[in-house]
Amino acid sequence: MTELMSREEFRAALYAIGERQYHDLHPFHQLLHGGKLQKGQIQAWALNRFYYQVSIPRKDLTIMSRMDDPALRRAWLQRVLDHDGLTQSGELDETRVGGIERWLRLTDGLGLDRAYVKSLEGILPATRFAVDAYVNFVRDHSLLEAVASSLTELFAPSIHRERIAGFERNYAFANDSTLSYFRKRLDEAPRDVEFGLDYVLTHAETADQQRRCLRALRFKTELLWAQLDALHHAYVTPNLIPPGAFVPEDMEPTRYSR
Ligand SMILES: O=C(O)c1cc(C(=O)O)c2c(n1)C(=O)C(=O)c1cc(C(=O)O)[nH]c1-2
Repeated sequence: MTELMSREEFRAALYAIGERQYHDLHPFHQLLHGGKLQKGQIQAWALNRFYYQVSIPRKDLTIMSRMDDPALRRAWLQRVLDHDGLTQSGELDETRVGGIERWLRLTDGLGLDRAYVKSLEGILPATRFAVDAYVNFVRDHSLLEAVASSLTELFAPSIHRERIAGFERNYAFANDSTLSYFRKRLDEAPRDVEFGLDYVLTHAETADQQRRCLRALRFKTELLWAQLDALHHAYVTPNLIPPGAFVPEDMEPTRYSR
């Protein structure tokens, strides 16, 4: 049996998971940020990642459906609004445009057809399974574990900064429109995660609860990692694109035979 950790020890244990296995370490991200990918490979990343984007509000609403406290629900609701936005377009107020629309501006800028992106037809099998696993996890585990699973956002601002700088330096498609998603998240994520971290540090009152929170955070890093493994396998090496998945214009479909 592990001992109950102090608040500070528990916080350090949560951070250690990100240090060891957050997806900023994944080779696919290093290629992406380092300017080493072709446009078609970046299209594949953005198209797959769109499924994560549209699923985050579903995940947060699933979490909210398990909250009894109106004050807690009110605080959590902001996350849904950040992604869904308060208006569909920027005509009224650009600051009210949500993350999903901002992500579509990125896929627009990469030359992808919006209807195709939104159809989710071209995503990799592993993307679908990994993202769905996140929504299912928060449904099937305790509220405390569900909140803990969101704490990868502790590490997200630094990867967003790295991405903004890497895109600006390396790719012609980088501009205010295609980068707006990441710039906005730099303001939103620290607020969310401060709340989530305080919640977890305060409500994990037993050694078992602390252990479950650490497991939840580890699970989340794994589902992020699995998405990049799948992208790397399909679009970098060995470049085996699963049947039915998006085929960039600059690549040949992989031929499978029985
Ligand atoms: O680009 C990234 O690497 C990255 C990672 C993560 C994350 O760690 O889950 C999120 C985001 N971005 C993000 O933009 C975002 O809105 C977000 C919400 C959540 C969550 O778990 O609720 N994670 C993330």
